[in-house]
Amino acid sequence: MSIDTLYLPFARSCRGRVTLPGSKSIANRALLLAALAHGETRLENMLLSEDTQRMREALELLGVSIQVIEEATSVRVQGNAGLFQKAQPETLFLGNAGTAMRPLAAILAGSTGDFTLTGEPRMYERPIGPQINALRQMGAAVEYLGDAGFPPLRIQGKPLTGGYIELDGSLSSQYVSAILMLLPLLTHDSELRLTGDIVSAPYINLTIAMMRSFGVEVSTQAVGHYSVRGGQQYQSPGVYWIEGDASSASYFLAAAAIGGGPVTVEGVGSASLQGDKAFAEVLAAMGADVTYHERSITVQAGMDLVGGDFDLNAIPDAAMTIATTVLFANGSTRIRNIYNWRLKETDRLHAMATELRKTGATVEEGEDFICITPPSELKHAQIATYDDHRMAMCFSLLTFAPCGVTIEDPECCRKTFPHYFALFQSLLKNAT
Ligand SMILES: O=C(O)C1=C[C@@H](OP(=O)(O)O)[C@@H](O)[C@H](O)C1
Ligand SMILES: C=C(OP(=O)(O)O)C(=O)O
Repeated sequence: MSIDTLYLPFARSCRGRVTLPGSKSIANRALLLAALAHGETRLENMLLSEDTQRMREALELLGVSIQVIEEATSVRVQGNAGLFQKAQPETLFLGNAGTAMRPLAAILAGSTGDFTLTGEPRMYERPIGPQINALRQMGAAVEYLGDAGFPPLRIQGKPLTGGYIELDGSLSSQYVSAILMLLPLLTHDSELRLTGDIVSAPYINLTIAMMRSFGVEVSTQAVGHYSVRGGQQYQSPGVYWIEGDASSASYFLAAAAIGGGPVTVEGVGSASLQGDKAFAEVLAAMGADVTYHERSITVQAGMDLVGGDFDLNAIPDAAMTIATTVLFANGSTRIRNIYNWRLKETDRLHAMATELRKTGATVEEGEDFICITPPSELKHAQIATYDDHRMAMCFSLLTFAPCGVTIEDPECCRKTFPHYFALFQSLLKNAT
């Protein structure tokens, strides 16, 4: 079997401006909320990638009209004015898109119809049990078609009333976002209490902020305790602008910190709803020169980068970029509180440790942390990417190593950023 690879030769420096593609997290929430809303919504700066394609196709099968307009940068969604009703059984293929599987599992449990939710093999290894337990507390009929606690799922959707629900929020915030998006559409008021240590918390705030933009209120009573009034309706905001993707921004900002910059990413800034905008603060703590504008961020090299001890639970996706950035920093770095890296596109803690070692780095892989000490000279490495877009994108920073880097299966970045490598390379100045 031949493996497609991309060789990135040594790059001396990088500089420029990047207009970011739309945020995957916001795009998939916006598609779903627009589909549930009253009225037509025009979503601007739409991300066209594998994960949003999975959500779009699923919504279309559910009867929603989604029209791509203006050279594919905007879509027009005709709202369904509430939960879905399907007379025929439907099978929805959701690939490996957590932002499609988790929210749709909740919304369809309260819709009317017989739904089967399938995906790629890796999706069947990503737990969803805590969310299904929460739905079952409301009387939802969800059956595991494979291993208990994992997709594929058969959902016999029916009207649910809501009420008091407990949900274990220690593995994924996506379960919380999914349940929150369902609750206002139920007949009764609900109270949602999270148990366990809450992970990836900014994504929950993102969900609540977006629900508000679509006319629905969630009250946060205390950390992990929400009240939601039943009988609410999502309303189209008319036009909704999808911010640039803050996780995608991390590769360009890190490249600036390592390769000199300045690099400006446009589409995400201090006003962003996305937790991953805090990635640049970590770069600043490492010595980079960071300027936040309302809708853009600029980074250039400041002092020599230094490693540190970082709890990056709040920014699990951008945190992977720190793991490769620190190969260019002085001293060791510990990234803590990242157990759920193991539950994503691949076991990212193990994959990251394995591939970092190929560069000559000394790496300790803990159950929920990784400790990285760069070598005195980085070696050329051929990086396996495990069908994980972020493995491919964050190892592209090794282009600043003396012998460059080879990335296997670079096209796996189509999950969230199909044109990543062309854009990344356009900022680089090579040695020759
Ligand atoms: O809600 C979201 O849009 C996301 C939440 C995070 O997942 P977890 O909550 O599982 O950490 C993140 O890793 C994922 O890429 C997108
Ligand atoms: C974890 C990720 O994706 P998903 O939405 O499938 O969880 C990711 O994009 O890094």
